[in-house]
Amino acid sequence: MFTVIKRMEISASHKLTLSYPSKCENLHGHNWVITVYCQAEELDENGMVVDFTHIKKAVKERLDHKNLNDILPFNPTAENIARWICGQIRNCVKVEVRESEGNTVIYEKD
Ligand SMILES: Nc1nc2c(c(=O)[nH]1)N=C([C@H](O)[C@H](O)COP(=O)(O)OP(=O)(O)OP(=O)(O)O)CN2
Ligand SMILES: [Zn+2]
Repeated sequence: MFTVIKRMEISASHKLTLSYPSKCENLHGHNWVITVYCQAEELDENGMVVDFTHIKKAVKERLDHKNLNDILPFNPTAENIARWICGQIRNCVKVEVRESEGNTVIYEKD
């Protein structure tokens, strides 16, 4: 089994729509750290599980320096972002989304 791990740092803003009062309903920013894990038993014709550059294009180039509410069609919690990223990338099995030093979410595909 091969595992590819790609770590990216992204600056982006968001605001959350919640069912209770929260400061997170106001637009604010994070320096997100996103780590993508991809696995495969066999390599593709290029000798890869997935190209690091393709992961960067699918994640960093779409999200960096953006307001996530403008580009994602869901409430941009760390959980929803992690699950969405996993769905964008071939062979992705796990995504970690770190909003801040103390706040991290892990999504793992079933
Ligand atoms: N389960 C989740 N809880 C929260 C999320 C989330 O995505 N998933 N997001 C937020 C907000 O984005 C907020 O920015 C972070 O909240 P909070 O920890 O209260 O604020 P700080 O980052 O400033 O952390 P401090 O511990 O106060 O320094 C909220 N919850
Ligand atoms: Zn936030």
